[in-house]
Parts: sequence; C-alpha cells; structure tokens
Amino acid sequence: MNDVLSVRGLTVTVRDKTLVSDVDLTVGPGERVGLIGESGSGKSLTALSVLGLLPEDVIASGSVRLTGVEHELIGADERRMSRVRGRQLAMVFQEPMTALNPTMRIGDQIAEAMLIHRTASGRGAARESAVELLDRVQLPAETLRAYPHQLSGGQRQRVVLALALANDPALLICDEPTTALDVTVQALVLDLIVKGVVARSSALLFITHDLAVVATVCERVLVMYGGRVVESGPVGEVFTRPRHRYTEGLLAASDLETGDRRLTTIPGNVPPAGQFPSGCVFRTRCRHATEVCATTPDWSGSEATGFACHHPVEVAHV
Ligand SMILES: Nc1ncnc2c1ncn2[C@@H]1O[C@H](COP(=O)(O)OP(=O)(O)OP(=O)(O)O)[C@@H](O)[C@H]1O
Repeated sequence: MNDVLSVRGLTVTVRDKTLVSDVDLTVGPGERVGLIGESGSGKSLTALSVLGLLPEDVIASGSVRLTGVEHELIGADERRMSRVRGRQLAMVFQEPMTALNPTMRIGDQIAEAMLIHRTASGRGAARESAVELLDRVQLPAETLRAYPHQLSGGQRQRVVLALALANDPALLICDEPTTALDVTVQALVLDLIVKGVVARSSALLFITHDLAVVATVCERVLVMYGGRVVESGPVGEVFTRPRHRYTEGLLAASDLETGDRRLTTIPGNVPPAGQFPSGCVFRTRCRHATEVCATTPDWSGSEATGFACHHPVEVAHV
C-alpha cells in the first residue's frame, strides 16, 4: 500500500548552515510513527518542513509527498498549503493557545474548520459535528459556547485535537502535544490522540523527547541526532536492542530506566538469566496508564515466553 507521507532527502538550511540533513521518512496508512531526539536535533524543523510552516529565512529542499495531494509539498506556495493543512494534514503543537482564535467561541472555530474545507454541508451540520467531536475528546456540549481563555490547558489541547481531527486528516502531526500540560491530564490527552487517529485510520507522526510516551503511542520510531536520522525501526526493537550509541545514551538517560528503584527495564523480550531470582513476578507498570498500555499482557513466572511491554516493570517476589 502507498505511504501516507513520504519524505525523501529532506535538507533544511539557514543561510550557509545545515540544520537537517538528508532525512528520509515514511508513514504508512494508519501507522503511528515517533520522531525522537535530544533538543535541537531537528525534529521540529522536519515537521515544519512537511507542514510548510518554516520561518522565512529557513529553506527546505528534497521531497515531501502526501497521499491525496497531487503536488510536491516542498516549495508549494501558501495558497496550496493552506488547502492541505487542516484537511489531509493536521497538527497539534505544544501550546494550544497558538492554534486557537482567542476572540471566537470554540463551536464557531470547529465549525469554521469544516466549512472552509467544505467537509460539512452547512452551518447546522458543522455545529452538529462539532458537538460530536467535542464528545469524542470528552468535553461537554457547553464547550461550544466557551472562549479559549475560559478553558484549562488540558481542555484547550483537547479542543485543538478535536479541530485537528475535524476533517478526518490522512496524517496528524503532533509536536510535543502534552509537554506543557499537567501530568494528570497528559495520559488522557495521549489516549485521546491514539483513539482519535485509530478511529479514523489516520496516520500519526508524533514528535517528543519522551521515550516513554513513544513506547506508549507509537509502533515505529526514528531517532534524530545532529539533524540526521541515525536509527529507525519498530519501537520494541529500537528500545530493547538499540544499534546506535546515541540511542543507547537516550535510553539510559530516559525515565524508562530511572525513577522508582523498584522499577527496572528488562532489556529484551526475556529477562537475562540470573538477573532476577526465580519465582519473581514481573508486572508491567506503565506510568502513562493509557488504554494502549492496559492491553499489555501481564506476565509472571521465571520462564519468560514473551514480554510485550517496553515500559518499566515492577519486580515483586511471589
Ligand atoms: N529559524 C532558525 N534559524 C536558525 N537556526 C534555527 C532556526 N530554527 C531552528 N534552528 C536550529 O535548528 C536546530 C534544530 O531545531 P529544531 O527546533 O528542529 O530542534 P528539535 O529537535 O525540535 O528541538 P526541541 O526538542 O528543543 O524542540 C537547532 O539547533 C536550532 O537552534
């Protein structure tokens, strides 16, 4: 099947400085792909190149193709890109206020997103869909009449998600969507993002520096370092058998391995012989506790036959 997003040889420069080098990246239909890397590694510039939202002095070259869009996205003018953004291509950034109009009621903003792209037959139908969209992100119908400043950060980000999903995009790009939120609502927003894309069979490109979040949300991951993709593969493989020294470092520094001293990460599908006393019970205990994690099977006994979770596991004696 054709990829939803195909990025080939993406290079981003500012004046004579190269910020992103020769990035290849694909996202298949309905696939959830994570893009990780330390601060300044080029994750956001890669996403902004796809969205056509780079600052004026920053230049992208290479190729970005999106399913359902005839033309090349690199170099497309704003008129063309504004038809694609919010329709085939939607985004959720870290700060929800930047995506919302402070002077417009939530209901009107969601309805407008559908009317602009002609995905609703009229204002009445658009408002009906807006109520349904808000319900899907667990916000009551009264939210339609609210202004952004009357909502909490978590509620605003759920509105932004409802807006992003309003036109059933082929691809949703999220750039650190929960970083600015209180930890208590982070898990809910992550869960709603996954549910939202799964329900629409939309593909997801998810940018974060948080490896635990990628392990929760994504199926495949690409690791960026110094503007290049240095490693990629299924999340389970990359996080348990990293091939690149930089990925090993990222994993060592992440809270996949630190925190509560009762928590440890089993490197690989089977605990190495002798690492834990026989008769231990290994139980996955995910920080994020989203539905995605709740499906992770519990495993007990000293002879592992399969261990599906790459989150920290709680080790307790029987
Ligand atoms: N407009 C710009 N002009 C010059 N350099 C820039 C510009 N925008 C970004 N950069 C540089 O490009 C590099 C990559 O930036 P980018 O924002 O893509 O990193 P990132 O991996 O998303 O980091 P973070 O996780 O901190 O958001 C950084 O070194 C940054 O300083």
